[in-house]
Amino acid sequence: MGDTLVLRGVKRTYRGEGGDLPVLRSADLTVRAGEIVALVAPSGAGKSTLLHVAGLLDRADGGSVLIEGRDAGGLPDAARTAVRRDTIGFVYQAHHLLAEFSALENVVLPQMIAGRSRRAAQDRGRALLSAFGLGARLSHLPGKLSGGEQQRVAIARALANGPKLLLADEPTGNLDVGTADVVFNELLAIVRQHGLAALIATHNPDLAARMDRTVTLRDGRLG
Ligand SMILES: Nc1ncnc2c1ncn2[C@@H]1O[C@H](COP(=O)(O)OP(=O)(O)OP(=O)(O)O)[C@@H](O)[C@H]1O
Repeated sequence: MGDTLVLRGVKRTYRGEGGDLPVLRSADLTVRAGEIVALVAPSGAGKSTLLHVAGLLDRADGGSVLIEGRDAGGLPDAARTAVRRDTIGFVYQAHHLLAEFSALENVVLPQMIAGRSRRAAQDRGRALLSAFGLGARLSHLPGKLSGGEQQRVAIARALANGPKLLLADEPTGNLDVGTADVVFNELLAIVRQHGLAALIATHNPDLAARMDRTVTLRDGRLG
């Protein structure tokens, strides 16, 4: 199996009036297909920055980001968007669901944007949501769902377009401990079932220990 995500010497500096803040100095990482990697770092060390650069949401100032062997980091914006849409799923700490759309529609819409027919998108959306035990909640608006259910919908949405790489930023950080535990196990199970590569940021050592290995971000480098 190949390398799904490779970061080589990635640099990212925020430039401001108070001076420059070099957050990523030279970040190197390989996540292979089927591998789940925990990303651990002190608060403010740059986990979100790293995930945004790896997920092609932000541009590095130096180094390269390879997705499935292709140097995607340096592509023009439209091509980066296409790689992101077709290859990468993102889960945030907050669910960021569209409040006026049902659980099912939240999972259907990204698929239709990617060109899938409504019927095919609905079939896949139903299957994904059912896999998370939400088969009876398809037409609920996000506001009518519990926090754990909302985050399950957000995970289903991240998987909607069949990504090869899942990036998650404290995906259960907003949930109470018991719910976080259950939702996190469901997330790991579905990632493993689909053989995805995953990079998941967490502050929680118990959650990190359930993944295949841990990388630590310190002083702008991964170790
Ligand atoms: N757009 C920005 N402009 C300037 N500075 C930023 C910007 N985004 C983040 N930073 C700074 O860069 C550093 C890293 O931020 P980042 O959000 O990546 O950290 P983090 O490890 O995800 O933190 P946390 O665990 O607290 O969420 C912080 O000092 C932050 O204040």
